[in-house]
Amino acid sequence: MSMEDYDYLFKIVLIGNAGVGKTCLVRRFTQGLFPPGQGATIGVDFMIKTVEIKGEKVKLQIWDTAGQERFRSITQSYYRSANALILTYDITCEDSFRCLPEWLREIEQYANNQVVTILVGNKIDLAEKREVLRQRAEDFAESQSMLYLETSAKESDNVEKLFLDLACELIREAKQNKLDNNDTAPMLGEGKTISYLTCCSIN
Ligand SMILES: Nc1nc2c(ncn2[C@@H]2O[C@H](COP(=O)(O)OP(=O)(O)OP(=O)(O)O)[C@@H](O)[C@H]2O)c(=O)[nH]1
Repeated sequence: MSMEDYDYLFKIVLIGNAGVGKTCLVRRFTQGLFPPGQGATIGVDFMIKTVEIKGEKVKLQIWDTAGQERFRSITQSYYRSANALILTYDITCEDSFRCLPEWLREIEQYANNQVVTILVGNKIDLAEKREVLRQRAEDFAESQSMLYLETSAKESDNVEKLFLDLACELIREAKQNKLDNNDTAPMLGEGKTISYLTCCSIN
């Protein structure tokens, strides 16, 4: 793989119930748009955006999965190689919050154990329709060792921050893993143990 045009490559996968705003978050970040009449995602969609963080080029491969149950077997196959998961719910929809434990079981089952997961409460522009209190979501995220952020794809609140914070966290972990791997490599008597998270930065 050519490393000429970026320093890091990370794969980010968005998951969560249908209609919570996954596609809108991705479009807002990659294209700066809030498209009207966004149809339900069929299977999986894919977008790329390269950002610069502290002078380093970070290429983000963003996979937007369908929330509908009938696509579950397709979307599950995208978890394994994800560096980060954005688990999204809709703050105006209690049901989308109540389904989170189910999504966490999916993550447990299909994602790799180094994956960084961030919980996102979307649609904060609809404050008057809020059904899930921020504190409750924060407590839940903390209990599951997840980061937490509230966003509005519509108003562009925290969308940039969501992806950039994730990229920073992934860089931090990649650097840490690289250090760890360098430490352990001589003891193994073979080449570096390259975890998925660091592979793109070591090559
Ligand atoms: N008010 C408001 N509406 C939003 C926001 N984000 C998404 N929506 C609306 O919510 C609906 C669903 O958005 P999508 O982005 O298609 O949701 P999704 O999670 O990708 O849905 P699936 O593809 O079926 O999994 C659309 O009508 C959007 O216009 C937001 O931040 N604020």
